[in-house]
Amino acid sequence: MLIGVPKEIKNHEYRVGLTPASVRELRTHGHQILIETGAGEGIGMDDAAYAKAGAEIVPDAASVFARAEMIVKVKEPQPAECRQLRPGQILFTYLHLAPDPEQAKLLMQSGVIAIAYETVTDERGRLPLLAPMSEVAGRMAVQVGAVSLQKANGGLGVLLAGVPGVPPARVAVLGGGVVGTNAARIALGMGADVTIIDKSIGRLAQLDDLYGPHLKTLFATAEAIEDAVFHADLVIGAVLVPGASAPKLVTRDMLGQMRRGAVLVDVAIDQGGCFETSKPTTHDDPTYIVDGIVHYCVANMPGAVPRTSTFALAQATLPYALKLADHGWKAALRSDPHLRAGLNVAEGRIVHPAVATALGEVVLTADLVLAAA
Ligand SMILES: NC(=O)C1=CN([C@@H]2O[C@H](COP(=O)(O)OP(=O)(O)OC[C@H]3O[C@@H](n4cnc5c(N)ncnc54)[C@H](O)[C@@H]3O)[C@@H](O)[C@H]2O)C=CC1
Ligand SMILES: CC(=O)C(=O)O
Ligand SMILES: [Mg+2]
Repeated sequence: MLIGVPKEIKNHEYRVGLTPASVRELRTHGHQILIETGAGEGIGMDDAAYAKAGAEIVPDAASVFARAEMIVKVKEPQPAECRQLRPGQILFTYLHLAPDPEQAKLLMQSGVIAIAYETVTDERGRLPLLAPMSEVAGRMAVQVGAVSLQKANGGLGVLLAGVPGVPPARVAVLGGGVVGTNAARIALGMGADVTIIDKSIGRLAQLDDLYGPHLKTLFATAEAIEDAVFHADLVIGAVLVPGASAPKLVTRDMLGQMRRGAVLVDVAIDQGGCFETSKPTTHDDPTYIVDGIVHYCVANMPGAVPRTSTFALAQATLPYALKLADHGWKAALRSDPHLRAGLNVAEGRIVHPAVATALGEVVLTADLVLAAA
């Protein structure tokens, strides 16, 4: 198969869809790879490294989109990219369609077969292609939260760790999945007073086993959330219902009962955000203040640490990219229900049930798509 990788164009997005090592593996399987010139610059991989691995370097994104049978990316296609997609072409990348009807419309119009990293599942119900970036974003959430808490950045002016005689900051983490667990781990490591909240008792029990008495766990009732948020210096939003818009757990009214200068880091912003007052921001201008509360809502947090993130993402996506390239999308999705769960758009329709519900579209099931294909 002819596989193409354009350079990412989202604000401060330096990750790239394939590493030279992935290119080499795909070449070993007999596939051809097109890389847009400079696509790997942000991770310190120049054109020569890709060429050495067996890729053909092409001068622009248009050449990639025009020629490739499968496009492998990192972030959701921007409008200019969507317009270059064509019927039957495979798009393998993050999409986060639930809060993004404009992108959904363009993908449906294009006729592309869009497989979203974030809804591919595994046999234990986890999200193996979201997990590596959730690990990064969860760990980063604490460091960006710590910086946002500094007075000059609009924050309360507290140090997460405190010092002898002065208590540490209180951190509330909403959602105890991959982002939440990684955030809690780093916040605990920095000496903060950490509470994690989830609606799954089983997940809270695992977290209790992992971190023992250092971590406070709370079952997610409205009362527990209010209590934790009102007393927190830093709140990290990390809930997810796969494919769906994030539930709004912190309303604008609740901000009035928080401490002025407290910080909200909404990692769930790529699914619309779990704070009512969240709106997507960029690495250029990551924070804004509502009712005295600092909001950090960057939708591509791992893009800031592209060397770590690209290698972590590429090692997770490679087996699936190989499967799609080796067998074609129809056979690959027929034989693997977990990869099939990644199918979001096909035949001009939304295929994932939770995504369709969020967008108010009528779902066309993956089984129907494959039966007709
Ligand atoms: N902004 C960014 O750059 C990035 C954002 N993300 C996003 O972070 C979010 C979290 O991802 P993961 O941790 O991987 O998901 P996950 O599926 O591992 O964890 C989500 C957790 O939320 C819990 N949950 C769901 N609804 C809840 C509710 N109403 N109350 C309490 N808990 C609830 C679930 O039980 C689960 O434990 C996703 O939206 C993901 O796309 C991930 C990576 C980067
Ligand atoms: C998951 C996601 O949105 C990201 O890594 O940018
Ligand atoms: Mg987005």
